[in-house]
Amino acid sequence: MISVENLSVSYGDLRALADVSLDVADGEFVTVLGPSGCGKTTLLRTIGGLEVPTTGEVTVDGDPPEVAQADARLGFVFQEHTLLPWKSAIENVTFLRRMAGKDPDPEGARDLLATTGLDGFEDARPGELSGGMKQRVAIARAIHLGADVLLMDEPFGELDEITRDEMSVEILRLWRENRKTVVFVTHSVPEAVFLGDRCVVVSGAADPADPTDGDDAPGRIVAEFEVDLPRPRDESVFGSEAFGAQVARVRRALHDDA
Ligand SMILES: Nc1ncnc2c1ncn2[C@@H]1O[C@H](COP(=O)(O)OP(=O)(O)OP(=O)(O)O)[C@@H](O)[C@H]1O
Repeated sequence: MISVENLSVSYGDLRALADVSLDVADGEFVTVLGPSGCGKTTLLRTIGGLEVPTTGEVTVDGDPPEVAQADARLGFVFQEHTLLPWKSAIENVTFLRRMAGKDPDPEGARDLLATTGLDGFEDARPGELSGGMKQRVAIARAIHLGADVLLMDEPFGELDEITRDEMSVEILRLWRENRKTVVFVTHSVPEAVFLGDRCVVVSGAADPADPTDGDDAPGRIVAEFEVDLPRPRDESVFGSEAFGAQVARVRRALHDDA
């Protein structure tokens, strides 16, 4: 389980996050939604041990995130694919696992590439792959690492809308098959609703109860929604009335707190 308790993070004088508390259960898919600059990446990076809390505490299964990261229990997928350009797709997938000192599992890596639609592209270098294919490699790499927790920061942010929808369906399938805990940051309301069991809304709007808040108010969690859509979810959900209603509900919360 991921536990974030009364977390505040500042960069010098800039308060990026204030008093954020969030629990993510094992196997849960939580989406973090909010406008640009409200602190979503900071929250994800702090859960991943890449930023240090100014106050408050983050634990992953009771351990500090740095410990979980050192044990390869955390997998990251960022907006930029961060693949090694000189290595092939299969080498990129196996590289982190080897670096983490885990048993090599080349068959598992090949299977993962095949299930992410990259059969036949094992030996291609990132420069020979489309944006969506590169993100598929990055996702396969995080799963192959064997991490229990996937921290995803707008992984589909640079993809066209059609590829984005396809990737959303695919990530849900991989999540179902691999039983991961996922924290997924996005700007997109439909994406947050389609993917999440729960959607957490972060806002950087000034809190009237906090006299220290000005234009540069820190990010806070202002709303949380259980997403009431049955699983498994596939492309057919996008056109459903229930999906439209959930998206409208989250949009209202975002605009009320903008
Ligand atoms: N390393 C850093 N040093 C200084 N300020 C930073 C640093 N990283 C982020 N910030 C600032 O902290 C605030 C929150 O940034 P963060 O990237 O977490 O927001 P975000 O919601 O993820 O934004 P976006 O959606 O645009 O990626 C912003 O004001 C940003 O400029």
